[in-house]
Amino acid sequence: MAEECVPVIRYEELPEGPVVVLLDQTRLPVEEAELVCTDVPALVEAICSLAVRGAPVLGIAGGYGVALAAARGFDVADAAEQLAHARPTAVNLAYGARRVEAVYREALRAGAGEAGAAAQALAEARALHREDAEASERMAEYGSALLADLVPGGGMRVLTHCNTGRLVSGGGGTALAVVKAVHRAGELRRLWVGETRPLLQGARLTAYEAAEAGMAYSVLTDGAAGSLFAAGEVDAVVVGADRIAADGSVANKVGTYSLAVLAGHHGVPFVVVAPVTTVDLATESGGDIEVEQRAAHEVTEGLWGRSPGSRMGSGGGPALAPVGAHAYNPAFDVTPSALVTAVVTDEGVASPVTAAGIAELCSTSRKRVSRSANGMMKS
Ligand SMILES: CSC[C@@H](O)[C@@H](O)C(=O)COP(=O)(O)O
Repeated sequence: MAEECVPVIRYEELPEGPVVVLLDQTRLPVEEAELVCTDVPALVEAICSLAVRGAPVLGIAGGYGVALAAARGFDVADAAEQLAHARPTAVNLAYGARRVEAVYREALRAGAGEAGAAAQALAEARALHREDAEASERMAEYGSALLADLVPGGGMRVLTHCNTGRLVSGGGGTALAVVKAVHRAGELRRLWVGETRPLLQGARLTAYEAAEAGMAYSVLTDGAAGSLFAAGEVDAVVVGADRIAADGSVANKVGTYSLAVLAGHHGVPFVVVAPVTTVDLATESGGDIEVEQRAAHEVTEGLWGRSPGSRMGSGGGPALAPVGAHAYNPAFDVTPSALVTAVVTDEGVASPVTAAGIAELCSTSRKRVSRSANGMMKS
Protein backbone atom coordinates (compact mmCIF):
# COMPACT_ATOMS: atom_id res chain seq x y z
CA MET A 1 0.00 0.00 0.00
CA ALA A 2 1.21 3.49 -0.90
CA GLU A 3 1.19 4.71 2.74
CA GLU A 4 3.88 2.15 3.71
CA CYS A 5 6.11 2.89 0.73
CA VAL A 6 9.21 5.06 0.74
CA PRO A 7 7.96 8.54 -0.29
CA VAL A 8 8.83 9.47 -3.86
CA ILE A 9 9.80 13.02 -2.90
CA ARG A 10 9.86 15.06 0.29
CA TYR A 11 11.23 18.34 1.59
CA GLU A 12 12.88 18.01 4.98
CA GLU A 13 14.20 20.64 7.36
CA LEU A 14 17.23 19.01 8.98
CA PRO A 15 19.37 20.66 11.71
CA GLU A 16 22.14 21.09 9.09
CA GLY A 17 19.74 22.74 6.66
CA PRO A 18 16.83 21.91 4.34
CA VAL A 19 17.06 19.12 1.78
CA VAL A 20 14.97 17.52 -0.94
CA VAL A 21 14.92 13.75 -0.53
CA LEU A 22 14.09 11.55 -3.52
CA LEU A 23 13.42 7.86 -3.94
CA ASP A 24 16.17 7.12 -6.49
CA GLN A 25 14.26 5.59 -9.40
CA THR A 26 17.44 4.57 -11.21
CA ARG A 27 17.96 1.93 -8.48
CA LEU A 28 14.48 0.39 -8.71
CA PRO A 29 13.38 -2.36 -8.63
CA VAL A 30 16.61 -3.69 -7.11
CA GLU A 31 16.58 -1.44 -4.06
CA GLU A 32 14.67 1.44 -2.52
CA ALA A 33 17.50 3.91 -2.00
CA GLU A 34 17.10 7.58 -1.18
CA LEU A 35 18.99 10.45 -2.72
CA VAL A 36 19.48 13.58 -0.63
CA CYS A 37 19.81 16.86 -2.55
CA THR A 38 21.22 19.77 -0.59
CA ASP A 39 21.29 22.20 -3.50
CA VAL A 40 19.79 22.89 -6.89
CA PRO A 41 22.66 21.47 -9.02
CA ALA A 42 22.24 18.13 -7.23
CA LEU A 43 18.52 18.21 -7.89
CA VAL A 44 19.06 19.14 -11.55
CA GLU A 45 21.46 16.19 -11.86
CA ALA A 46 18.82 13.90 -10.30
CA ILE A 47 16.26 15.16 -12.82
CA CYS A 48 18.60 14.69 -15.80
CA SER A 49 19.63 11.19 -14.73
CA LEU A 50 15.95 10.23 -14.16
CA ALA A 51 16.43 9.54 -10.46
CA VAL A 52 13.21 11.55 -10.29
CA ARG A 53 11.05 11.43 -13.42
CA GLY A 54 7.52 11.59 -14.79
CA ALA A 55 5.66 14.83 -15.47
CA PRO A 56 3.71 15.57 -12.25
CA VAL A 57 6.53 14.74 -9.83
CA LEU A 58 8.91 16.81 -11.94
CA GLY A 59 6.60 19.76 -11.20
CA ILE A 60 6.83 19.02 -7.49
CA ALA A 61 10.63 18.68 -7.74
CA GLY A 62 10.80 22.03 -9.56
CA GLY A 63 8.73 23.66 -6.81
CA TYR A 64 10.73 22.17 -3.93
CA GLY A 65 13.97 23.04 -5.73
CA VAL A 66 13.07 26.72 -5.83
CA ALA A 67 11.96 26.59 -2.18
CA LEU A 68 15.29 24.94 -1.31
CA ALA A 69 17.26 27.66 -3.09
CA ALA A 70 15.26 30.34 -1.26
CA ALA A 71 15.76 28.70 2.13
CA ARG A 72 19.49 28.25 1.60
CA GLY A 73 19.98 31.80 0.36
CA PHE A 74 20.90 30.92 -3.24
CA ASP A 75 19.90 32.98 -6.26
CA VAL A 76 16.25 32.02 -6.68
CA ALA A 77 15.85 33.32 -10.25
CA ASP A 78 18.90 31.33 -11.34
CA ALA A 79 17.63 28.22 -9.53
CA ALA A 80 14.22 28.49 -11.22
CA GLU A 81 15.90 28.92 -14.59
CA GLN A 82 18.15 25.87 -14.13
CA LEU A 83 15.27 23.71 -12.94
CA ALA A 84 12.81 24.85 -15.61
CA HIS A 85 15.29 23.89 -18.34
CA ALA A 86 16.66 20.67 -16.87
CA ARG A 87 14.40 18.66 -19.19
CA PRO A 88 12.44 20.32 -21.99
CA THR A 89 9.38 18.19 -22.73
CA ALA A 90 7.42 17.72 -19.48
CA VAL A 91 5.71 21.08 -19.03
CA ASN A 92 5.08 20.46 -15.33
CA LEU A 93 8.76 20.95 -14.47
CA ALA A 94 8.81 24.59 -15.59
CA TYR A 95 5.28 25.07 -14.24
CA GLY A 96 6.31 23.99 -10.72
CA ALA A 97 9.55 25.98 -10.68
CA ARG A 98 7.95 29.18 -12.07
CA ARG A 99 4.89 28.98 -9.83
CA VAL A 100 6.98 28.84 -6.65
CA GLU A 101 9.40 31.46 -7.97
CA ALA A 102 6.45 33.82 -8.60
CA VAL A 103 5.23 33.42 -5.01
CA TYR A 104 8.75 34.10 -3.70
CA ARG A 105 9.11 37.26 -5.81
CA GLU A 106 5.66 38.53 -4.85
CA ALA A 107 6.39 37.96 -1.15
CA LEU A 108 9.65 39.90 -1.45
CA ARG A 109 7.86 42.70 -3.28
CA ALA A 110 5.24 42.80 -0.52
CA GLY A 111 8.00 43.21 2.08
CA ALA A 112 8.02 39.73 3.62
CA GLY A 113 11.84 39.73 3.77
CA GLU A 114 13.99 36.84 2.59
CA ALA A 115 13.07 34.42 5.36
CA GLY A 116 9.37 35.24 5.01
CA ALA A 117 9.51 34.88 1.23
CA ALA A 118 11.33 31.55 1.57
CA ALA A 119 8.64 30.33 3.96
CA GLN A 120 5.92 31.34 1.49
CA ALA A 121 7.80 29.61 -1.34
CA LEU A 122 7.90 26.39 0.66
CA ALA A 123 4.20 26.66 1.52
CA GLU A 124 3.46 27.02 -2.21
CA ALA A 125 5.60 23.99 -3.09
CA ARG A 126 3.80 21.96 -0.43
CA ALA A 127 0.44 23.14 -1.80
CA LEU A 128 1.49 22.02 -5.28
CA HIS A 129 2.43 18.62 -3.86
CA ARG A 130 -0.97 18.28 -2.13
CA GLU A 131 -2.89 19.43 -5.18
CA ASP A 132 -1.14 16.82 -7.27
CA ALA A 133 -2.22 14.08 -4.86
CA GLU A 134 -5.82 15.32 -5.06
CA ALA A 135 -5.63 15.49 -8.84
CA SER A 136 -4.57 11.82 -8.94
CA GLU A 137 -7.70 10.82 -7.09
CA ARG A 138 -9.97 12.72 -9.44
CA MET A 139 -8.23 11.32 -12.53
CA ALA A 140 -8.60 7.78 -11.15
CA GLU A 141 -12.33 8.37 -10.64
CA TYR A 142 -12.98 9.90 -14.06
CA GLY A 143 -10.71 7.46 -15.87
CA SER A 144 -12.06 4.27 -14.30
CA ALA A 145 -15.65 5.38 -15.01
CA LEU A 146 -14.71 6.11 -18.62
CA LEU A 147 -13.04 2.71 -19.05
CA ALA A 148 -16.09 0.96 -17.64
CA ASP A 149 -18.10 2.67 -20.42
CA LEU A 150 -15.56 2.01 -23.15
CA VAL A 151 -15.01 -1.66 -22.24
CA PRO A 152 -18.36 -2.94 -21.01
CA GLY A 153 -18.55 -6.35 -19.40
CA GLY A 154 -15.52 -5.98 -17.13
CA GLY A 155 -12.49 -8.26 -17.05
CA MET A 156 -10.49 -5.83 -19.14
CA ARG A 157 -6.99 -6.25 -20.50
CA VAL A 158 -5.21 -2.92 -20.44
CA LEU A 159 -1.93 -2.07 -22.12
CA THR A 160 0.19 0.72 -20.67
CA HIS A 161 3.55 2.26 -21.51
CA CYS A 162 6.29 3.85 -19.42
CA ASN A 163 5.52 4.49 -15.74
CA THR A 164 2.65 6.66 -14.60
CA GLY A 165 1.84 5.52 -11.07
CA ARG A 166 2.75 6.67 -7.59
CA LEU A 167 6.39 7.08 -8.65
CA VAL A 168 5.47 10.07 -10.85
CA SER A 169 3.20 11.88 -8.46
CA GLY A 170 2.38 13.29 -5.06
CA GLY A 171 -0.47 10.77 -5.03
CA GLY A 172 -1.42 7.69 -7.03
CA GLY A 173 -0.32 9.02 -10.42
CA THR A 174 -2.08 9.37 -13.75
CA ALA A 175 -2.71 6.44 -16.13
CA LEU A 176 -1.59 3.78 -13.66
CA ALA A 177 -3.79 5.33 -10.95
CA VAL A 178 -6.73 4.73 -13.30
CA VAL A 179 -5.64 1.12 -13.86
CA LYS A 180 -5.27 0.63 -10.09
CA ALA A 181 -8.85 1.90 -9.59
CA VAL A 182 -10.08 -0.57 -12.23
CA HIS A 183 -8.13 -3.30 -10.41
CA ARG A 184 -9.62 -2.34 -7.03
CA ALA A 185 -13.08 -2.59 -8.60
CA GLY A 186 -12.24 -6.17 -9.62
CA GLU A 187 -12.48 -5.29 -13.31
CA LEU A 188 -8.86 -5.76 -14.43
CA ARG A 189 -8.09 -9.12 -16.06
CA ARG A 190 -4.50 -8.27 -17.00
CA LEU A 191 -2.16 -5.31 -17.22
CA TRP A 192 0.14 -5.49 -20.23
CA VAL A 193 3.30 -3.54 -19.38
CA GLY A 194 5.38 -2.34 -22.32
CA GLU A 195 9.00 -2.58 -21.14
CA THR A 196 9.69 0.94 -22.51
CA ARG A 197 13.11 0.97 -24.13
CA PRO A 198 15.70 2.19 -23.66
CA LEU A 199 15.47 2.92 -19.94
CA LEU A 200 12.83 0.34 -19.06
CA GLN A 201 10.47 2.51 -17.03
CA GLY A 202 7.77 -0.08 -17.78
CA ALA A 203 9.69 -3.22 -16.85
CA ARG A 204 11.51 -1.70 -13.87
CA LEU A 205 8.92 0.68 -12.45
CA THR A 206 5.40 -0.14 -13.66
CA ALA A 207 5.91 -3.86 -13.07
CA TYR A 208 7.21 -2.98 -9.58
CA GLU A 209 4.05 -0.96 -8.88
CA ALA A 210 1.78 -3.60 -10.43
CA ALA A 211 3.32 -6.28 -8.21
CA GLU A 212 2.97 -3.97 -5.19
CA ALA A 213 -0.75 -3.57 -6.01
CA GLY A 214 -1.27 -7.32 -6.53
CA MET A 215 -2.30 -7.03 -10.18
CA ALA A 216 -2.06 -9.79 -12.79
CA TYR A 217 0.48 -8.30 -15.17
CA SER A 218 2.89 -9.29 -17.94
CA VAL A 219 5.89 -7.37 -19.23
CA LEU A 220 6.33 -7.36 -23.00
CA THR A 221 9.02 -5.99 -25.26
CA ASP A 222 7.91 -2.85 -27.06
CA GLY A 223 8.14 -4.72 -30.36
CA ALA A 224 5.68 -7.39 -29.14
CA ALA A 225 2.75 -4.96 -28.88
CA GLY A 226 1.69 -5.46 -32.52
CA SER A 227 1.21 -9.20 -32.20
CA LEU A 228 -0.68 -8.70 -28.92
CA PHE A 229 -3.19 -6.41 -30.67
CA ALA A 230 -3.40 -8.79 -33.62
CA ALA A 231 -4.27 -11.62 -31.24
CA GLY A 232 -7.17 -9.52 -29.85
CA GLU A 233 -5.61 -9.42 -26.38
CA VAL A 234 -5.89 -5.66 -25.71
CA ASP A 235 -9.17 -4.01 -24.69
CA ALA A 236 -7.79 -0.53 -24.00
CA VAL A 237 -4.53 1.42 -24.00
CA VAL A 238 -4.05 3.85 -21.11
CA VAL A 239 -1.00 6.13 -21.01
CA GLY A 240 0.14 9.41 -19.45
CA ALA A 241 1.45 12.60 -21.04
CA ASP A 242 4.36 14.98 -20.64
CA ARG A 243 2.77 17.86 -22.52
CA ILE A 244 -0.58 18.25 -24.26
CA ALA A 245 -0.71 20.98 -26.89
CA ALA A 246 -3.71 23.25 -27.43
CA ASP A 247 -4.81 21.12 -30.39
CA GLY A 248 -4.90 17.99 -28.20
CA SER A 249 -1.66 16.44 -29.50
CA VAL A 250 0.04 14.42 -26.80
CA ALA A 251 3.78 14.17 -26.11
CA ASN A 252 4.57 11.08 -24.08
CA LYS A 253 7.30 8.47 -23.71
CA VAL A 254 8.70 7.32 -27.05
CA GLY A 255 6.69 4.35 -28.30
CA THR A 256 3.34 5.89 -27.38
CA TYR A 257 2.64 7.00 -30.96
CA SER A 258 3.20 3.46 -32.29
CA LEU A 259 0.71 2.14 -29.73
CA ALA A 260 -1.83 4.79 -30.76
CA VAL A 261 -1.48 3.77 -34.40
CA LEU A 262 -1.92 0.11 -33.45
CA ALA A 263 -4.93 0.92 -31.28
CA GLY A 264 -6.50 2.93 -34.11
CA HIS A 265 -5.91 0.11 -36.58
CA HIS A 266 -7.46 -2.47 -34.28
CA GLY A 267 -10.37 -0.32 -33.05
CA VAL A 268 -9.12 -0.31 -29.45
CA PRO A 269 -9.74 2.79 -27.24
CA PHE A 270 -6.60 4.86 -26.66
CA VAL A 271 -6.91 6.92 -23.48
CA VAL A 272 -4.49 9.60 -22.20
CA VAL A 273 -4.55 10.54 -18.52
CA ALA A 274 -2.87 13.71 -17.24
CA PRO A 275 -3.59 16.59 -14.86
CA VAL A 276 -4.61 19.88 -16.48
CA THR A 277 -1.21 21.22 -15.43
CA THR A 278 0.18 19.06 -18.27
CA VAL A 279 -1.88 20.98 -20.83
CA ASP A 280 0.11 23.78 -22.42
CA LEU A 281 -2.22 26.14 -24.26
CA ALA A 282 0.78 28.25 -25.28
CA THR A 283 1.95 25.37 -27.46
CA GLU A 284 -0.39 25.44 -30.41
CA SER A 285 0.21 22.05 -31.97
CA GLY A 286 2.14 18.84 -31.58
CA GLY A 287 4.83 19.99 -34.01
CA ASP A 288 5.70 22.84 -31.65
CA ILE A 289 6.57 20.52 -28.76
CA GLU A 290 10.27 20.22 -28.04
CA VAL A 291 11.20 16.55 -27.82
CA GLU A 292 14.17 15.79 -25.57
CA GLN A 293 16.98 13.90 -27.30
CA ARG A 294 19.05 11.75 -24.98
CA ALA A 295 22.52 10.24 -25.04
CA ALA A 296 23.32 7.37 -27.42
CA HIS A 297 24.72 5.17 -24.66
CA GLU A 298 21.21 4.72 -23.23
CA VAL A 299 20.43 2.75 -26.40
CA THR A 300 23.80 1.16 -27.12
CA GLU A 301 24.58 0.01 -23.58
CA GLY A 302 22.71 -2.08 -21.02
CA LEU A 303 22.73 0.55 -18.31
CA TRP A 304 20.32 -1.42 -16.17
CA GLY A 305 21.89 -4.85 -16.67
CA ARG A 306 25.49 -4.66 -15.52
CA SER A 307 27.07 -8.05 -14.96
CA PRO A 308 30.58 -8.91 -13.79
CA GLY A 309 33.01 -9.31 -16.68
CA SER A 310 30.85 -7.41 -19.19
CA ARG A 311 32.74 -5.10 -21.50
CA MET A 312 31.82 -1.57 -20.40
CA GLY A 313 30.95 1.25 -22.79
CA SER A 314 31.38 4.99 -22.40
CA GLY A 315 28.28 5.25 -20.20
CA GLY A 316 29.56 2.52 -17.88
CA GLY A 317 27.27 -0.26 -19.11
CA PRO A 318 27.89 -3.49 -21.05
CA ALA A 319 27.85 -2.93 -24.82
CA LEU A 320 24.62 -3.85 -26.65
CA ALA A 321 25.84 -2.43 -29.98
CA PRO A 322 29.28 -1.91 -31.52
CA VAL A 323 31.28 0.65 -29.58
CA GLY A 324 30.68 4.08 -31.11
CA ALA A 325 27.41 3.05 -32.81
CA HIS A 326 25.25 6.05 -33.67
CA ALA A 327 21.83 6.07 -32.01
CA TYR A 328 18.52 7.82 -32.48
CA ASN A 329 17.24 8.34 -28.94
CA PRO A 330 14.31 10.71 -28.56
CA ALA A 331 12.82 10.42 -25.07
CA PHE A 332 9.29 11.17 -26.31
CA ASP A 333 7.06 11.15 -29.36
CA VAL A 334 3.93 13.06 -30.27
CA THR A 335 0.55 11.47 -30.93
CA PRO A 336 -1.99 13.53 -32.89
CA SER A 337 -5.38 14.07 -31.24
CA ALA A 338 -7.18 12.14 -34.00
CA LEU A 339 -5.64 8.95 -32.59
CA VAL A 340 -6.67 9.70 -29.00
CA THR A 341 -10.09 8.45 -27.88
CA ALA A 342 -10.16 10.58 -24.72
CA VAL A 343 -8.03 12.84 -22.58
CA VAL A 344 -8.84 12.31 -18.91
CA THR A 345 -7.83 15.10 -16.52
CA ASP A 346 -8.58 16.06 -12.94
CA GLU A 347 -11.13 18.51 -14.36
CA GLY A 348 -13.01 15.99 -16.45
CA VAL A 349 -12.77 14.22 -19.78
CA ALA A 350 -12.39 15.52 -23.33
CA SER A 351 -13.77 13.05 -25.88
CA PRO A 352 -13.55 13.46 -28.79
CA VAL A 353 -10.28 15.29 -28.32
CA THR A 354 -10.61 18.73 -29.88
CA ALA A 355 -8.98 22.10 -29.27
CA ALA A 356 -12.30 23.37 -27.88
CA GLY A 357 -12.61 20.43 -25.49
CA ILE A 358 -9.04 20.91 -24.22
CA ALA A 359 -9.62 24.66 -23.74
CA GLU A 360 -12.82 23.95 -21.82
CA LEU A 361 -10.97 21.66 -19.36
CA CYS A 362 -8.43 24.41 -18.73
CA SER A 363 -11.06 27.06 -18.19
CA THR A 364 -12.78 24.85 -15.60
CA SER A 365 -9.42 24.64 -13.86
CA ARG A 366 -8.85 28.40 -13.99
CA LYS A 367 -12.32 29.00 -12.53
CA ARG A 368 -11.50 26.58 -9.72
CA VAL A 369 -8.23 28.38 -8.95
CA SER A 370 -9.82 31.82 -8.96
CA ARG A 371 -12.69 30.64 -6.74
CA SER A 372 -10.22 29.27 -4.21
CA ALA A 373 -8.09 32.43 -4.44
CA ASN A 374 -11.22 34.39 -3.55
CA GLY A 375 -11.54 32.34 -0.39
CA MET A 376 -14.47 30.28 -1.63
CA MET A 377 -14.75 26.52 -1.21
CA LYS A 378 -13.01 24.43 -3.85
CA SER A 379 -15.52 22.57 -5.99
C1 LIG B 1 2.32 11.08 -15.53
S1 LIG B 1 3.58 10.35 -16.12
C2 LIG B 1 3.44 10.72 -17.85
C3 LIG B 1 4.75 10.80 -18.46
O1 LIG B 1 5.56 11.67 -17.70
C4 LIG B 1 5.39 9.42 -18.60
O2 LIG B 1 4.57 8.61 -19.38
C5 LIG B 1 6.70 9.62 -19.26
O3 LIG B 1 6.78 9.69 -20.46
C6 LIG B 1 7.86 9.82 -18.38
O4 LIG B 1 9.05 9.91 -19.10
P1 LIG B 1 10.44 9.94 -18.29
O5 LIG B 1 11.46 10.10 -19.36
O6 LIG B 1 10.53 8.65 -17.57
O7 LIG B 1 10.35 11.13 -17.36
